[in-house]
Amino acid sequence: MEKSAKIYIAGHRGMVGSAIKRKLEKEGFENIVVRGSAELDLRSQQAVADFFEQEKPEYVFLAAAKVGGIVANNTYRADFLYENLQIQNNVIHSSYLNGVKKLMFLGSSCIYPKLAPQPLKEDYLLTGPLEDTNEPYAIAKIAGIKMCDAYRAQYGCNYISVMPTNLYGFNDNYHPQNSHVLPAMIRRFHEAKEQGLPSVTIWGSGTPKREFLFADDLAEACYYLMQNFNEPGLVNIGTGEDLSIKELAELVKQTIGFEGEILLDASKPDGTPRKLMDVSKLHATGWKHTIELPEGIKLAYEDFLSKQVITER
Ligand SMILES: NC(=O)C1=CN([C@@H]2O[C@H](COP(=O)(O)OP(=O)(O)OC[C@H]3O[C@@H](n4cnc5c(N)ncnc54)[C@H](OP(=O)(O)O)[C@@H]3O)[C@@H](O)[C@H]2O)C=CC1
Ligand SMILES: C[C@H]1O[C@H](OP(=O)(O)OP(=O)(O)OC[C@H]2O[C@@H](n3cnc4c(=O)[nH]c(N)nc43)[C@H](O)[C@@H]2O)[C@@H](O)[C@@H](O)C1=O
Repeated sequence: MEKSAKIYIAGHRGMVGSAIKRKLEKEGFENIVVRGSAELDLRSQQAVADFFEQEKPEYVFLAAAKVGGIVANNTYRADFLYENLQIQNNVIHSSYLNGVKKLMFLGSSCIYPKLAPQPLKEDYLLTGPLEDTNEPYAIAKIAGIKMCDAYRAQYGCNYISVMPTNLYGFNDNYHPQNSHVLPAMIRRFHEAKEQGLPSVTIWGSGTPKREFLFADDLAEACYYLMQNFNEPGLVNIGTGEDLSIKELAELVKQTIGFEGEILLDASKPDGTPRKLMDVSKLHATGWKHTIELPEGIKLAYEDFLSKQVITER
């Protein structure tokens, strides 16, 4: 990407999109095009077609999606499937019609079969049944990967797909029900400390294992792969290390300085037991993460504390 290239970041107000924008600005890119969902609803085929026709971006980071944690995915099943298909279909097809040179599609580690061997290699895609709580979202994400590959095969488009592991960082969603586990814990432990509560309740059994990557590390990886990766299929983005949800809760509790007990709410779903990314393909391209989990949680908590209003999406 030349420094003067016109780059569209779809979803620039979100956690990932805003991190990609920060990275591109730091690298000196000046011709970045953005639109919030209030100005450009990516579910609208016509609005997206008009936008691409008018702006003619050269590069696209597709980081707009309907996103949420395990309960949001499981509750708004129709919305997660329909809206994500709409957004990605519209952006990918309009990119093709308007000669976009390269597009990056962001998927998720939930595309892999629920009980796939660990760590998850890229070629485990479509080898078994999906985790039920996020099947609609995963189906949309798998369709996005296949769209990129089909447009490459039929039309020669250089569209690439990256699969980030669970993310956290600046500008995360702190909605009490709809967020992912890390922001949910940051908020809950913080509020319990402020209110002097005796305990904090976390969801599920505490035994599932998850891997976490700081969103600014993800943005570094996306930037790196946008320059260096030009293949069909997918590439995992993660750290290659995981921990149990109970261990995560202990880490967040310690970072925040909460001194009460941790209780479990077994009525909430556990989701997939484990989804550790195999990052050997990513490492072979020459990229590795730099922000370890304890440091990242501190940074995310500082960001949470700095906000006047808690972000809820
Ligand atoms: N967070 C995570 O743990 C993970 C995220 N990912 C992927 O990374 C990408 C970004 O996620 P993340 O940043 O966390 O999500 P956020 O919820 O923080 O941001 C999503 C963004 O998408 C935009 N958006 C949603 N619907 C529309 C719409 N109809 N029209 C236009 N824009 C829309 C929102 O725009 P606006 O703010 O203007 O409303 C928002 O900026 C997604 O593809 C997600 O699947 C992958 C793995 C893990
Ligand atoms: C990124 C990924 O995110 C989603 O999958 P998930 O990994 O299961 O995401 P999660 O962060 O919501 O939960 C992780 C684990 O943590 C436990 N847990 C404890 N306490 C809270 C809690 O308070 N909130 C939440 N959300 N989870 C909690 C929870 O029970 C689960 O065992 C996908 O739907 C899909 O969107 C996707 O791709």
